[in-house]
Amino acid sequence: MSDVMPDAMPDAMPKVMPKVMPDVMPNVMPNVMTDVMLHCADVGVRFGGVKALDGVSCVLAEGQITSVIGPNGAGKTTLLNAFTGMVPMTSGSISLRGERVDAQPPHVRAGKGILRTFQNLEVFTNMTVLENVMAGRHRKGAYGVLDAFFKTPRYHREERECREAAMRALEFTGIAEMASLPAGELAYGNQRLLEMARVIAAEPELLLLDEPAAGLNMRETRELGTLIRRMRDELGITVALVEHDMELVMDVSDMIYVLCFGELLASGTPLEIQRNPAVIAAYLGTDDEDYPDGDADDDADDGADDCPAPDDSAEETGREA
Ligand SMILES: Nc1ncnc2c1ncn2[C@@H]1O[C@H](COP(=O)(O)OP(=O)(O)OP(=O)(O)O)[C@@H](O)[C@H]1O
Repeated sequence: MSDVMPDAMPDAMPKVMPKVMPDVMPNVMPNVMTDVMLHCADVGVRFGGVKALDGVSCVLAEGQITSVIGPNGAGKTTLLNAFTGMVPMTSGSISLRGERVDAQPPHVRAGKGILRTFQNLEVFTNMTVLENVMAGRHRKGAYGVLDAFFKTPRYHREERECREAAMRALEFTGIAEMASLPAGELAYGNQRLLEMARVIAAEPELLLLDEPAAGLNMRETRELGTLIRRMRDELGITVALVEHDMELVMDVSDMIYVLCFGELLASGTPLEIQRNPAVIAAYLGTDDEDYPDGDADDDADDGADDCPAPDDSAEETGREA
């Protein structure tokens, strides 16, 4: 155990123990030694009078899938946006592999490997599938405008490498045979896979997935779960997943954080979260007979009003302050 471990450990011990303990640990701590990819400490975000996040701390362990769940408006997307720098924080810090990044703009963090997908599909429908994926890969290219204009050997070499990497990403996601089709002709589920291929081709270190199962049927959602696990296991990508589909979340997650009205309600393994009385009462609901086999999405929607304040100060959080 690291010599920087605090003397007094929290009562509830999480499952992923970072090698170097951040100064603010989640209320549940892991038991497998692993590196910290991203550490967010005491993060606050306000939109006018609304506290979207208030004092949220969490750890994304390297090479693991960490999910963030919670009712509508709980602050999940805002947390991802804080990771990428797309919203200004009113308090707290964010570190990537121990380096503070919260003062850095989104493109700098993207250059360090923090990439994301969005709730809404962002596919260029008038481009081919391959061109879409190559567009995602181009952030890694180093040739300049003059190289492109004069079609220099460097330009040709990098374009070939870009094309090869894009094809590998399409093969990984299982849609390589659609490479030459206009992206707009793909069925919705395949457009989701295209989006995944594009972000895979960009070689993320930390991939933030914002409701990737939205609009997918049950079979497609299961296949997506398999793909996300393969991204972790075969590509070594650290994943942060925001998702309402509880079957998917419980299936793929190593660690889960539960947000409620902008505050951290609980954290733990899927089993711990399923057994957590506060989570059951506030979010998952006790009357879903199918759970955890069924989709608890409806509960997620319905649970918002039931979400208890994690502490006395939470009354304003996620609502008008
Ligand atoms: N750009 C914005 N301007 C004003 N308020 C915002 C903005 N973005 C989010 N909010 C508010 O912040 C709170 C958290 O929103 P957020 O989208 O992060 O929740 P969420 O948990 O991702 O919800 P959902 O599951 O519905 O996507 C909500 O009260 C929301 O209305």
